Amino acid sequence: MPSLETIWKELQDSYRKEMNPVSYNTWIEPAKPISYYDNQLIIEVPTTVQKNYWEKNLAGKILETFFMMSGEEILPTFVTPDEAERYKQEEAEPEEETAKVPEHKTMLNSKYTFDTFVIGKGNQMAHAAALVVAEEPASIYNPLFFYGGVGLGKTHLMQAIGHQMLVTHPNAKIKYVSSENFTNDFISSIQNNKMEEFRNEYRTMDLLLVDDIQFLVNKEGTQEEFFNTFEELYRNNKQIVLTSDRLPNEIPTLPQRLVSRFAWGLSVDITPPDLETRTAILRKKAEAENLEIPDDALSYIAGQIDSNIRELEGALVRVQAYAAIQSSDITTSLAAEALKALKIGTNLSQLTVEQVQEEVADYYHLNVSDLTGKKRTKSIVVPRQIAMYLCRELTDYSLPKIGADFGGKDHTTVIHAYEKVQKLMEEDGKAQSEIKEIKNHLMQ
Ligand SMILES: Nc1ncnc2c1ncn2[C@@H]1O[C@H](COP(=O)(O)OP(=O)(O)OP(=O)(O)O)[C@@H](O)[C@H]1O
Repeated sequence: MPSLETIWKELQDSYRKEMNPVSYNTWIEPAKPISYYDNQLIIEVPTTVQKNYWEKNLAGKILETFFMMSGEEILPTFVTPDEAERYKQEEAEPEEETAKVPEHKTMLNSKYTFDTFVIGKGNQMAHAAALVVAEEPASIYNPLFFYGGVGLGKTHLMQAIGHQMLVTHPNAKIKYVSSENFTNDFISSIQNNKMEEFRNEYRTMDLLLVDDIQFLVNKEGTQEEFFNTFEELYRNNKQIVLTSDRLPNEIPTLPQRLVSRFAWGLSVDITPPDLETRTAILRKKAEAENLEIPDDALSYIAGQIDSNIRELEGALVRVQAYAAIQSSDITTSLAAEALKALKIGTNLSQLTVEQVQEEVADYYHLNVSDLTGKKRTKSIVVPRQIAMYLCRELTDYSLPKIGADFGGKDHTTVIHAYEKVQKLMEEDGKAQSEIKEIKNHLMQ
């Protein structure tokens, strides 16, 4: 694998090409990778504003660049200088076996606690269930399953259970993992002959939090391993919490026996917050960052984005950055000004994978099921790759989500398709103009 320095330089170079010098110097230049361990890359940035910006806008590219240059999938974590101290100290300390899992090993994000979670109509039931589980793990709702749309607080709430449990049971073994990382851990344990360590780790948890279970693919028997992990934990009266964007029986890639296991517990949905809750969420974020924002400006921002809270936070970061650049206070009119540019993009970010698939299928006289299916004939493969390419270009969905919506394909397939189409466009003028035409249709 190339050195971290080489990969980071490549990443900087590619951002430098894409951004104007002011943006580059504001956001990219100050970021420094400070440690890389266990596929977790820690990147130090000077302030919370930069941290939020990287998390929201730039993390995906790090993932891709790393993957392309090293074949490794990483988890980038952005930290401010204060938070970085902790990682540096932990690195400096000699490794020793202790009963208590150090907090970052649990992979819990320190921000995702019950204290920072705002309760509203769309999440109150989920919140109540989470509290019960945190107080009395493995007694009533096991597994606890949260489902709902993107960016509505499922991860936050599941991690809040972890934090709370550490308060009441300080020695509890807790692990948060995305289903993708579970898969990666499992595969690398096979490759490195470390199955026993893998099982010792996962099957001895008191609380296992598995995020985005819809992406649990069956690579090298991962689903079998997950099933056995689940059985073992459940049998030993350990708590399991899961999340997904939909109900278990609606996840096409999930085997029936897992679906029926999940039905043993409680499934609760989280629905989009109303305006009042969105405003309260923004207020809480502003307070946490010591930002002075009048109520009318907060409810103006909350009024602009009505479903995804991650986007709502992004809007606040944008307003904050805009005010800093203008050296002015945050007011409603400044917020409107700052979000104007964002609005141009909303049409694009509102495009769905299905819309792109329909447009591409229509253009090449195919059915959407051809694009999401497995047929390998050229007349289908190329349009399928073009559709994946356009989803990556025109929507805000993550690579795993795009892959999943193409009949449960892996995110590496999407990266591969993206690269193929880029090359095709360079080499084939006809293909290039076809793709442009489809793009124009979609953007109208
Ligand atoms: N009720 C809430 N109160 C405060 N912050 C919230 C709330 N709901 C969501 N957030 C914030 O919104 C952001 C997105 O939430 P989170 O990552 O938990 O969503 P998710 O449902 O897991 O999304 P995905 O489907 O993409 O995994 C996080 O920063 C989280 O802290």
